[in-house]
Amino acid sequence: MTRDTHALAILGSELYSRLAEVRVLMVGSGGIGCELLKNIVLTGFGHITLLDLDTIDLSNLNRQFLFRKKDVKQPKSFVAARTAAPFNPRVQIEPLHANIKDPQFDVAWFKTFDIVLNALDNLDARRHVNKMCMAANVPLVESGTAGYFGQVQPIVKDYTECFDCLPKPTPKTFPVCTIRSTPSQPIHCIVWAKSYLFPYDSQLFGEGDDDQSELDEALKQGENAKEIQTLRQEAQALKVVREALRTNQADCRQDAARKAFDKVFNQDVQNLLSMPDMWRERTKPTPLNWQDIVGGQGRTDSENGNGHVLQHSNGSGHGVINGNGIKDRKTLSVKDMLDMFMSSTVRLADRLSHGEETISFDKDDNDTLDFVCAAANLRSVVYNIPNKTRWEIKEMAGNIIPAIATTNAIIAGLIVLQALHLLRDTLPSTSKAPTSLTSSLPPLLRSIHIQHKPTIPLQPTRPEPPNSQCGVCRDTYIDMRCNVGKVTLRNVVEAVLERVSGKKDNEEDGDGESDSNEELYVTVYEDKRILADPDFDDNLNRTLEDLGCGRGKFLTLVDEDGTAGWGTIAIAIGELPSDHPAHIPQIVFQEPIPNFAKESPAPQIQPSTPVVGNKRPLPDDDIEEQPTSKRSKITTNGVVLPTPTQSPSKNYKEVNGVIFLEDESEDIVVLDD
Ligand SMILES: Nc1ncnc2c1ncn2[C@@H]1O[C@H](COP(=O)(O)OP(=O)(O)OP(=O)(O)O)[C@@H](O)[C@H]1O
Ligand SMILES: [Zn+2]
Repeated sequence: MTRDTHALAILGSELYSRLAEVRVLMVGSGGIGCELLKNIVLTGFGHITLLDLDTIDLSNLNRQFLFRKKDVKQPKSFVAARTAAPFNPRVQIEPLHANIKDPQFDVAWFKTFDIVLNALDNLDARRHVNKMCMAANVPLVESGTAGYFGQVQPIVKDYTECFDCLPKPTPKTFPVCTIRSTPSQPIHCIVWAKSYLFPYDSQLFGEGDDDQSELDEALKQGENAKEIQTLRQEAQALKVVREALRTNQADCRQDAARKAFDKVFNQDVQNLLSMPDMWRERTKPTPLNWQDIVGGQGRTDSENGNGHVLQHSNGSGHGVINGNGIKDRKTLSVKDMLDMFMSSTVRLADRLSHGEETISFDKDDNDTLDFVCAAANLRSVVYNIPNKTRWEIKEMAGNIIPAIATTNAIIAGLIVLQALHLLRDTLPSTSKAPTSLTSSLPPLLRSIHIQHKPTIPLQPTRPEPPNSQCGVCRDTYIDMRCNVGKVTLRNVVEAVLERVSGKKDNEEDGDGESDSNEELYVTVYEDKRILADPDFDDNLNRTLEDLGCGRGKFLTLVDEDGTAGWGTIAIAIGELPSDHPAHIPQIVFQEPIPNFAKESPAPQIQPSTPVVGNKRPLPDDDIEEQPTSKRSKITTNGVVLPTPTQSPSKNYKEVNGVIFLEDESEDIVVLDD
């Protein structure tokens, strides 16, 4: 029996031999990724590009079995490739330690693959890969797990729903005033410590600009004007403390930390108490007094009224109370919290003085976790809210859903199964590599969910056809290569319109020298920016580079009144080869150019398996920290979701000649109180 006896028997010799030629891109080499890489190497996939931006963390080792303790801090993709390559001597694995959103991974690059397999953990990267696969017309198998749940979704442009066809559940958000002045639950204090006090725009360890847009928004949303005014003053006063923390004199940092404590847990609370109206219906907060706590007269369990036993510890000076494995699970005394607050503040201030410009919260960074744990618990004491252990705070602040190795393994197996269905039906009889689908979906292709039903743990459903309103997969994609430093927006728009309408409107020669001032009746977007519309043509004669539209980005042309008949065109920007001759056109479209005849609806696909109830389950998502923009709302997990199926609205503001859409999803949303 040889190494490939089983694979050959299961796949058949034709599919098996072709797998050796298939070029697969795997994005993510974490929990699902390690399982998946092992599977595809053993199945016989021949050319694997494995991309991951991260390095190995100690906490990965329990389930990411391609890594060992000696590999900690090494790039995941390199180590995973090194470990898995010997599983099959015929495999070639190219590891890339990079972000999939980097500009070199443009549409041209995606087109070099026959299939893409996602093993990611965040919406932003998933949506990016989805869009690139739609633009490059490469089949994608999308996946995710969250605890015992998981799903696999095969995605084929024009045939199935894409990742963005269904809106994703919006993460929970809290009103600003609840977070900033009237918390009533531990999570409010944790969000405050993590999202406001620690980094939020300007506070203790963040960038320090004076962005008050969150408060402006809260005011617009009808939150209490007087409270907002107090919060503004509070933020101003915090700037002074912030400066003190940035001192270069190490011996002053203890003082600065104390100032921070007094300001946040005493003065600010006193200020709030001076507004009696606020406390008519609520329990008043109690300011914390440094001397009382240090002198052993800190508030005790009974005063805290939360039923927890607040013990005094000897204080480790490192925030984490010394002891054995249960150190993180211990309930902290007020003195412990104070010590942890002081020591973590000093440690973070040290880091600032050693060159870190800003520090952002990371659940695996002990300094930041200690700070958030101490600050959240001290605030809970002020507001008479039950405390949480460091362990609980790590879970809540890091939005950790425990990863279950078995779920990852099941999902990784199902990804391979769906990938094989896709590849089997797209194999041409002669050429080496598979082509894209031409007629219909493979009959066995399924989206699969793991569900909590012992009798039917796996729920397969036939992939749904695309949502006709989808702003991602219903666009028509054009792959354009140009020199972004030379070519103007007008050159591009004219060249595209010429191709679309099939006629030459003017003497545009594509050399970047067009001097036409003719009006163009289209709106051009780059992401959320409006670059031009029929009433705004200032940018048309600027180069793409000047407009920040480089390789890997998309220009979107919208036929606003719908009369031109081509809907929305997404132009993927790529680079001309370095040897591209100067005398031939500097804008090159990759063939085939899509057909611009009025779009025929996507082929109808009848669900062949019963759909339970009327609804298909929404894709699950591990919720994970995303960088939020300055204007973002506070959310429990920092994820802010635009709704992809909504066409862009025309509420905009202008900055430096470029118009930004006011994205409604970035408003502060009041969900509950
Ligand atoms: N934009 C991106 N480009 C490349 N790789 C990414 C990108 N976003 C996420 N990843 C990778 O996807 C993988 C997801 O794996 P997983 O969900 O197991 O996360 P993890 O970070 O290893 O674990 P945990 O979040 O539980 O600590 C991670 O290795 C992560 O680095
Ligand atoms: Zn879609």
